[in-house]
Amino acid sequence: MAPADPSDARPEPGAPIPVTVITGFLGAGKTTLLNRLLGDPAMADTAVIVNEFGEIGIDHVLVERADDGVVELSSGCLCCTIRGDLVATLEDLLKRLDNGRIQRLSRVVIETTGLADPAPILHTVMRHPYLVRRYRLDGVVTVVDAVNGMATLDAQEEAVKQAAVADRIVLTKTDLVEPARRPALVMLATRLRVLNPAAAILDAARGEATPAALLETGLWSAERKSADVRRWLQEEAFRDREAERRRLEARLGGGPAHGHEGHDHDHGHGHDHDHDHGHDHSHGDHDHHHDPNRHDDRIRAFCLATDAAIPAGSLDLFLDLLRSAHGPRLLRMKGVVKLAEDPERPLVLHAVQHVLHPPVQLPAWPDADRRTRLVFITKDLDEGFVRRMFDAFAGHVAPDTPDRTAVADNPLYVSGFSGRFG
Ligand SMILES: Nc1nc2c(ncn2[C@@H]2O[C@H](COP(=O)(O)OP(=O)(O)OP(=O)(O)O)[C@@H](O)[C@H]2O)c(=O)[nH]1
Repeated sequence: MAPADPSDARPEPGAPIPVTVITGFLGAGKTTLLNRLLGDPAMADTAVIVNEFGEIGIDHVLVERADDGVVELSSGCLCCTIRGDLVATLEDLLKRLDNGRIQRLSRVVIETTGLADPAPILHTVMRHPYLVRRYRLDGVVTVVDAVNGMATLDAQEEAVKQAAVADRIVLTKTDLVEPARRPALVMLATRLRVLNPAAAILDAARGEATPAALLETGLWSAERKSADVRRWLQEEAFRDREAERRRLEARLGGGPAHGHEGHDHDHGHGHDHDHDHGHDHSHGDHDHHHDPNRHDDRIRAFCLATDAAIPAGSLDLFLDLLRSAHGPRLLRMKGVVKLAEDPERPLVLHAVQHVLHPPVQLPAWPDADRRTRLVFITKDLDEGFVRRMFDAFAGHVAPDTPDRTAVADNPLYVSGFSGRFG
């Protein structure tokens, strides 16, 4: 039977609003999929919540949405630091619906960061006493990159969890898999099936990842998930109970109650993804700690920004060196670049491990910020190193750093990226 068109399935007034979570490892293609879905008329009246790391949000620029239906939650990760913000955002949407500031809300789509452990996010939606009356978790869509997917599953526990909780798995970038590598693709699909026998695997390149196939399928059921997933979700329930118990104890004992709905404040520790630069990222009195157990502490997220326009040749060398010499440690890089040759038309860059996707030139700057902004997520790759290399290529050479010739003379340097910029 053909899947129902989601536009036919608008919730009745008062019926719980379906929530779909789109997850998948860094650079797997979540935003690309989301943009494709949002281009479909069936996706009218959809609120989109985008979460990303970094001091400077980039994803709101990259999600193509004409109206103001995109809420960006940055400077933290939904799964460990800003769950309270997710709760507040979902509550705010309801308020706007109830007081008529938005006419209709047919569904909510949440795009997680690539490092998100989906369990706490699902738990936030499924177990919140008020939200659960107005929203229902419709399904989890996990995006898996056909090129990097196998290596990512080997190296990153988050990616395994993301695949295991999925209701639908969308394989992206199958178009980049050469015929000789097809057996590896079959192995990847087999591994995904073992991890999650119940989830259908859809091929984005074949046009299978449609709104009808992915949204409002009513698929979510914790009971149907594998034993591992149920355990993860129960851990979350336990974690919240513990946090609540401690908050209560602190309050009853007269101590300071650090409560903010939905936050785990019992993680007193110093691990950070992106907060390495002496900036204070706490918001008001919410102390946004990160949980060292949730993400690998060899992973760093940081952002480089500059007002200077960068010559295409320098950018080319910088990216080439970074990708060729440090590809496996470059989990993700994305951003917008002001080119010296064409400063009015910024270049959008995406790199995922060793794969540098073809840059796309925008017809104009998407927002008032006209700086080059590059967000990096690295593993075992030091921010200072990348920053020095970037500065050398961008022309801000510090007295004791190698100039761009010296960096390009690096024996690890491999040429081959030139000429991509239009
Ligand atoms: N060839 C090809 N490229 C793709 C496909 N899906 C995504 N990409 C490219 O992969 C890069 C990363 O895609 P995004 O959609 O930004 O990935 P993401 O998962 O949202 O990334 P993060 O939010 O940073 O984790 C972009 O350059 C996309 O154009 C696909 O099916 N085929």
